[in-house]
Amino acid sequence: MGTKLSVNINKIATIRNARGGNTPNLVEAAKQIQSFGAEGITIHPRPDERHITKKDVYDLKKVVYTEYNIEGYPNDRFMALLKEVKPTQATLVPDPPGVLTSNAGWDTLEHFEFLKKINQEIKAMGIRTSIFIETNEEMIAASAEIGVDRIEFYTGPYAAQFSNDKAKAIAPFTKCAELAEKLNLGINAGHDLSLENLKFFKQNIPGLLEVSIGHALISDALYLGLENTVKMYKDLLVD
Ligand SMILES: CC(=O)[C@@H](O)[C@H](O)COP(=O)(O)O
Ligand SMILES: NCC(=O)COP(=O)(O)O
Repeated sequence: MGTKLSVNINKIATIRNARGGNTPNLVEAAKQIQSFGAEGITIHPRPDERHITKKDVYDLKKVVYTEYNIEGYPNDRFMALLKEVKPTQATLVPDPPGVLTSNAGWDTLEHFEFLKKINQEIKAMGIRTSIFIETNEEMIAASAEIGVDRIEFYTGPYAAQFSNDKAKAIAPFTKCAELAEKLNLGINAGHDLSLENLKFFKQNIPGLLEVSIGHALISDALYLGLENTVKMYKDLLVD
């Protein structure tokens, strides 16, 4: 089974916003990234609009013909966006206000009732749901009871440990992936995945359906070119 590459384009919007104009053009970039073979586009419209703006969410809807994945904390603004835009997938992320980046997964036990209600609302919109979580068996079991379609493993800890001890870095993910599959949860993964650590992750998580990659991929594209970079990441995902 192939793993889909969803390119997170937050960083392209970050560069654009630095000058307040429309360079680089986010919509054109999304079109190109898809034409180079990416099977999805991911965005994370943060409340402070530091990168993806509300307008971007609608503009991208018109051109994303692959899987459109919108990540975010499910507040009223996020839910209203989902209702109008109807992406392929909504990924629920527990970011507190002002966080630099997403650096933790949900505590699905503590927020169980809230997540269950939100999940029902999003599924009623006809949108696939995914939840950003840590590699923790209790959190996975609770995610299954919440009723999400997929989990997204927060891979920051894997990436941080990869260069020191990759076997140790991957072990909890492999174990948790087995449990997720038993519970019929689809498996996505993301955060700090890169050309260096992606292949090993893929090789050790057989049921991996999708990775969303932004920071490293867009940085690599500065040196290697966007087309080449998308293809290099895709090559690491073949079975
Ligand atoms: C939810 C998640 O996995 C993050 O990786 C996130 O989308 C990155 O956000 P920033 O681009 O704002 O760091
Ligand atoms: N869900 C993870 C994501 O979209 C991208 O994370 P990163 O590659 O920017 O760290």
